Amino acid sequence: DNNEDVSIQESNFCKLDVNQQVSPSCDITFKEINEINKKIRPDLVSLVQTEFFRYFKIDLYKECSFWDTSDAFCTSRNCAVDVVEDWDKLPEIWQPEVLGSLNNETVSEATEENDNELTFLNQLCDKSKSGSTQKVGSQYDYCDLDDFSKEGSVLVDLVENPERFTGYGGNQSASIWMNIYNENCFTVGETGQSLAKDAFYRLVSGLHASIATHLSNGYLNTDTGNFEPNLDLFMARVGNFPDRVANIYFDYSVISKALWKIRPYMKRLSFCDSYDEKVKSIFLNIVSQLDSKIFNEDLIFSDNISSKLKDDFKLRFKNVTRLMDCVHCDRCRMWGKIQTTGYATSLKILFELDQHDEETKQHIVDKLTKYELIALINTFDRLSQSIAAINNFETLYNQRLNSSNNTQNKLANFFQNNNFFKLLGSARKAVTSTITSIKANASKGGIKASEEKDTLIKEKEEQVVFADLKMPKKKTKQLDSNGTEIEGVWEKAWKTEIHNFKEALRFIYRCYADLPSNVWNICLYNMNKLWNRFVGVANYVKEEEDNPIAYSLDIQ
Ligand SMILES: Cc1cc2nc3c(=O)[nH]c(=O)nc-3n(C[C@H](O)[C@H](O)[C@H](O)COP(=O)(O)OP(=O)(O)OC[C@H]3O[C@@H](n4cnc5c(N)ncnc54)[C@H](O)[C@@H]3O)c2cc1C
Repeated sequence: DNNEDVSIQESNFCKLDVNQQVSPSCDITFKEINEINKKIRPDLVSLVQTEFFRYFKIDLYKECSFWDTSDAFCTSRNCAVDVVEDWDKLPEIWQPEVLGSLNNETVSEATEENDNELTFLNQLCDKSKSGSTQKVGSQYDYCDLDDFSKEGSVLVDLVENPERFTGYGGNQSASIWMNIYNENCFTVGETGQSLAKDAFYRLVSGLHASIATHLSNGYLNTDTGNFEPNLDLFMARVGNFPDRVANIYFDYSVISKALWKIRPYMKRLSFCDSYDEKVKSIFLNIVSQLDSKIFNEDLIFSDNISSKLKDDFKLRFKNVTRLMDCVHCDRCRMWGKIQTTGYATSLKILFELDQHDEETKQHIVDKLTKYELIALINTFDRLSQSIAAINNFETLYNQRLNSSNNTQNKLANFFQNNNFFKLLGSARKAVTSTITSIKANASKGGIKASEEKDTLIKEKEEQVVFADLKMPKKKTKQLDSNGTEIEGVWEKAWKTEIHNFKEALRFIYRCYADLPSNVWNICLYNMNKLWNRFVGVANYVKEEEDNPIAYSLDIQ
C-alpha cells in the first residue's frame, strides 16, 4: 500500500494527492473512492448489462432550440447509433405481446398511443406502479422528460453502442462546450463565492472530462482497427489537468449520494417484482458499499439566497440538457442526453427530496420514471468506468516512465513534464533570486566573505524553484583503485572519434605537402631506368626503396 503511494508521488501522475479530500462538500478522499469503485465495479458492469438497464428510448431527432443545426452533421460511421429494429432478437420479456399480457389496461393504453413497440418500457410494471411513467411536475425537474415518451423516439441497446472515440470535434463540439461554460455556468468570479456555483461548474467539467477519458480509453487505432487506450491523448485532454480529474471524482460523489439516498425507497421504485429480483439485488449490493459522507448536499444551498439560487441553478442545468440536442454526432448526443439526464435525476433526488416530508417523497420517488433510473445507473457506470480507466492510465504512465531501455520515451516524458517555457521561466526566477541575494550580501560587507552563504542560498532557491520539475540526476564521478577518474563509455567514444578525425586530416595534409617531391622522385626514377636501358647497363636502381616514405596512421 505504502509502495503504491510512493510510486504515485514519484510519478506525479495527474499531480493529485490521493489522500486529499475530493472537495469541501465531499468528506472522502480520492483513494477511498478508488477503493469503493474497485469493489462495486463488477456488480455495476453486470447491472448495466441486464435487460432492464441496457435499453433506452430517446428522441435523436429533436431540433436544437438555440441555433440552426440543419447544415451540420457528423459523417463518420463512428457517430452513428444502431437502433433496435429486429424485435425477434430481443429476449422474450421484451416482446410486445408478452409485455402486453402483463396487464390488459396497459395494453389498451399502448394501442391508444399506437406505439406498441416502443411502449415496452412503459409497460414493464403493473398498473399499480404505472405512476412511474407519468409526467413529473416540472417544478422539481432539472431536465425535460417529455423526450422519452415521444412517438418519434427510438429504442437503443446501450451495450451495443458504447461511448468511445467517434472523431466528432472541431468548432462544432467546441462551440457546444463553450456555450455550456460561457452562457450557462456561473462566471469565473462567481464560482469561488458559493459552493452551489462551484458545484455547477464542477459537474459540467466532470462530465466533459469523463467523456474525454472515454474517448481516450476507446481510441481508434488506425493501424489495428481496434479501439484501445491512448495514454498521450488522455494526458493531453485530462491527465495534465488535475482539476479535471478531481471533477470526475466529484461527479462520482454526487451520483453515489443520490443512489444512497433512494435506497430506502426500493419498493416504491419502478422495478418489476415479477422478473427484476436479480436486478434489485445487484442494485442493493452496489448501494450498500456507498457511504452517506461521500457528498453533503445540505452544504450546497445553505445560505440565505439559496432559494433564488436554486431556481437559477435548475434553469441553467435544464439549458445544459437542452444543448445536447445541438450535438451533431448521434452517438455523442445519445450519451450526452443519457448523462445529463442522469445528473439531472441525481440533482432532483439530492436537492428536492426531503426524507421527512411525505409530499416530496410522492413527487420525487413515486414519480421517478424508468428512463431517469436507467439514465442514473448508466451515468454512474460511465463515471465508474472513467475512474477505472484513470487508474489503468496511471499504470501505463508509470510503465512508460520506468521503462529504462526506452530513452526516446524518457526524453519525451521529460519534455512533456518540463515544458520549455516553464524551464525558461524557472531559470529566469532562479537567476534573478541569485542576483538579488548576491547584491544583498555584497552590500552587507563584501562578496568574498559571503561566498559560501551565497552558494547555499542559490542551491536552496534552485531547489524550491525547480521543485516541480523532473531534472536528470547529477552525474557522479567514478574513480578506479588508484584514484584516477574512470571514463564513461560515451566520453571515451567521443575522444576516439575526435582523435581519428584529426589523424585523417593530418594524413590528407601530408599527402598534399609531399606531392611535389613524390612526383619529382617518380620522374627521376623512370628517367634513370630509361637511360640505363639506352646505354645498355644493368638496372642498378632497386625496384624498392630502402626507406619508403610510409605514412603510419594512428587510427583507434
Ligand atoms: C455533449 C458532447 C458529447 C461528446 N461525446 C463524444 C464522444 O462520445 N466521443 C468523441 O469522440 N467525442 C465526443 N465529443 C467531442 C469531444 O468532447 C471533444 O469536443 C472533441 O474530442 C474535441 O476535443 P478538443 O480537445 O478540441 O477540446 P474540447 O474537448 O472540445 O474542449 C474545448 C475547450 O474546453 C476546455 N476544456 C476541455 N476539457 C475541459 C474540462 N474537463 N473542464 C473544463 N474545461 C475543459 C479546453 O479549454 C478546451 O480547449 C462530445 C462533445 C459533446 C459536446
